[in-house]
Amino acid sequence: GCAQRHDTPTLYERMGGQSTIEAVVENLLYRIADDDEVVSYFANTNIDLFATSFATQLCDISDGPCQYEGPPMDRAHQTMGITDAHFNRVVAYLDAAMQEEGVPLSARNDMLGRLAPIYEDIMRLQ
Ligand code: HEM
Repeated sequence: GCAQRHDTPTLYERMGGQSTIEAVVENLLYRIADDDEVVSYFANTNIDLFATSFATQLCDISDGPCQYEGPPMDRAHQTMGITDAHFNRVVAYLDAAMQEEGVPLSARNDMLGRLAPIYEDIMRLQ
């Protein structure tokens, strides 16, 4: 037989799949917890639900087997007063978390590229 798979791997696969995504989200949460300014945005947030929702979204946008069904990003972040500086810090923490969890450089950059359009959504209703 010729059952070999020739498809290009998805970004989800290149990142290391669900276990890596979950490790990345947990790693990110520790970084956020260590940043007094960023963590203050999460004062009234159920962190378990946030972690699950965030991981589902990373899985979805990396073409993994998940569908993010939470609120759209502009609604989820509206009127929080998120600044450019804080946005950039969260993205930097996410990149550092991916790096520490062994996500290769090219996959990290692809993921950050897919998140870039979300910036517009998150900032729209600030
Ligand atoms: C790439 C950037 C970001 C992505 C992909 C993202 C994604 C998400 C997702 C998926 C949720 C969960 C929505 C839900 O299920 O209700 C969420 C909630 C939240 N995000 Fe973000 N986020 C980003 C940036 C930020 C930044 C920069 C901040 C603050 C500095 C922030 C603060 C929050 C807070 C506080 C919540 C919880 C809201 C609540 O308690 O209901 N996010 N985000």
